[in-house]
Amino acid sequence: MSYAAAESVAASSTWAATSLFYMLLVPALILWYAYWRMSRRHMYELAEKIDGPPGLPLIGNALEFTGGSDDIFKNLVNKSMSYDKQGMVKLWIGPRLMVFLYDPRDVELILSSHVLIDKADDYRFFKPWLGNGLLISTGQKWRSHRKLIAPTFHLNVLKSFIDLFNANSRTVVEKLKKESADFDCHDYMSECTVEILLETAMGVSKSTQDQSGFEYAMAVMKMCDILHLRHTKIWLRPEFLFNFTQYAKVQTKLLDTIHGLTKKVILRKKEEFKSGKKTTILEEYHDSSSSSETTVKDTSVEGLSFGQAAGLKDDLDVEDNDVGQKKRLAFLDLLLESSQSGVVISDEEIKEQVDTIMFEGHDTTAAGSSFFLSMMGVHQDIQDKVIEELDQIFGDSDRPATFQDTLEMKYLERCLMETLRMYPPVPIIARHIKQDITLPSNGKKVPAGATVVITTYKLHRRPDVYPNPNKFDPDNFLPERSANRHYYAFVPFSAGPRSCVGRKYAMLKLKIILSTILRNFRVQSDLKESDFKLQADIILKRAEGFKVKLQPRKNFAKAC
Ligand code: HEM
Repeated sequence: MSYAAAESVAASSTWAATSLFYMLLVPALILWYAYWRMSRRHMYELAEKIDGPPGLPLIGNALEFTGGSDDIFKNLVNKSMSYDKQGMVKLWIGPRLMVFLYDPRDVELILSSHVLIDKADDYRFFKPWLGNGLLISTGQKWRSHRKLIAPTFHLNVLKSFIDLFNANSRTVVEKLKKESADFDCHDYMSECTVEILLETAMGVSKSTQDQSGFEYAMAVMKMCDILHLRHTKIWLRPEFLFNFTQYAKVQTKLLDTIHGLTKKVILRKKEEFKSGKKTTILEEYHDSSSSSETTVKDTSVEGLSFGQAAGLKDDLDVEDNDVGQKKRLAFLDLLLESSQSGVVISDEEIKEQVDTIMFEGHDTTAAGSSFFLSMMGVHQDIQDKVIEELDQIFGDSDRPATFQDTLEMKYLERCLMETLRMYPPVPIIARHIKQDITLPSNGKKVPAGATVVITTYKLHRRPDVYPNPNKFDPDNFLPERSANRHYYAFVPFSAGPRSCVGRKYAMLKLKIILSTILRNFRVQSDLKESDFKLQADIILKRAEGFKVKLQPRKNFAKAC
């Protein structure tokens, strides 16, 4: 056979093999798809009974997530309105079924469960950052770490942080004095909350003079932008596609900054431990107790217990007597001490938990405080009342706030609750459901394999629970109004076994920062609430920035 003939035989046999491959591949794919659809038949049957906007073949409702994050937010809120009567709506994102719930009875079923504790697939994007920290982990690992960490945010520990809350609030007031025109208060709140976390939960004193606290806060903000894109843009979800994008490179750089700070914090703390310099909160608490009012035992304020309905209890509500001596350590002190025994928590796990607390503890409170200041700017009459209350508590003294003072800030607390109702910093909570669940509100079944999304933003604006729900009305949290409300109709900190571990820490810290600011400044705003562009980020924010103006209050020349 000639060379040309041999070549032609080889070419035709390659062609035949390729054709055979495709001839087999196509039916194989069809068979696989048919099998895959069959295996999900139960899910499709149950999903069929849940209402939702029509979607397109294969991609479902993915197009609802196009545009900027404020457009997406507005679009989803508007579209969901047609389903408000049912208190639930379904969306398909490609093959993924998402069921959004906002009836308090259904929210209770999910949040109070000790079984439905698995986080949704979307949280995996946090993994390179937070590893398997408390926010993401599940099962036995989550249970044992939660048990270890929750007592470090007990009220007794928190009271010992009050001096640091005050000192950092005064620092931010000093910094704010340079702002004479419109500015974005979120940057200040962000930096301040990072500094406070470092000094309190991490127990590292003024470590951020080198600007790493500010850089950290900015890196977190940019990381959240990337994570948000991955949640909403279907093509950025698979790792192999994401890794080809520019975002992956930016993420690596941001994580260097973020992990750089957490590693530095742990290293410093370890060095202190080695040199024998370890101060337990228990000692500090007793040292300072003579000058502060430690007799206050009742932790509920005006029918509410630090950010949730008074009738709800979680592992942060244990009595003082139940917290043993060892457990009265600050967060990082306790983790490092536990790791000395080598049994409870490894070095890698400590890093994951530090990253988790630094993220959860800072961006949420920065958003909450920025929304509060925005509300004060918009509602001058309400701000008048807050200032009046503060003047009654402090007179013209510039003394720091005490724990007792925070209990007396009843109107300020109502304003804070109302802010968290209308602008919950964590607007959704997503869980992966491994078993069918029947919803108490309407008897419908959500199939196993679905993602259930507690839509706090919509839950908090239900007209049957909050009359005139889009009006900022702090009196919504008067005891008589809260008394008959469903416990799960107000869950800015989630609730149940996976509630926010920093709930009491956040409320105490926010009261001190915000009261200190309002003792020094009056807040103004050129925008009305209807001008706000809300952004459906991981954390709820104003897309245009938290623009406010400050006017120094005449009576207070010195920062409180
Ligand atoms: C206004 C401030 C805050 C709000 C609105 C808030 C809200 C929430 C919400 C809604 C969750 C549940 C998230 C989910 O299941 O997806 C959560 C969890 C969590 N939060 Fe907060 N949070 C705040 C402040 C803090 C602070 C100050 C800390 C720590 C110092 C903290 C630490 C955590 C942790 C570790 C979790 C995970 C708990 C678990 O799964 O066991 N948070 N938070």
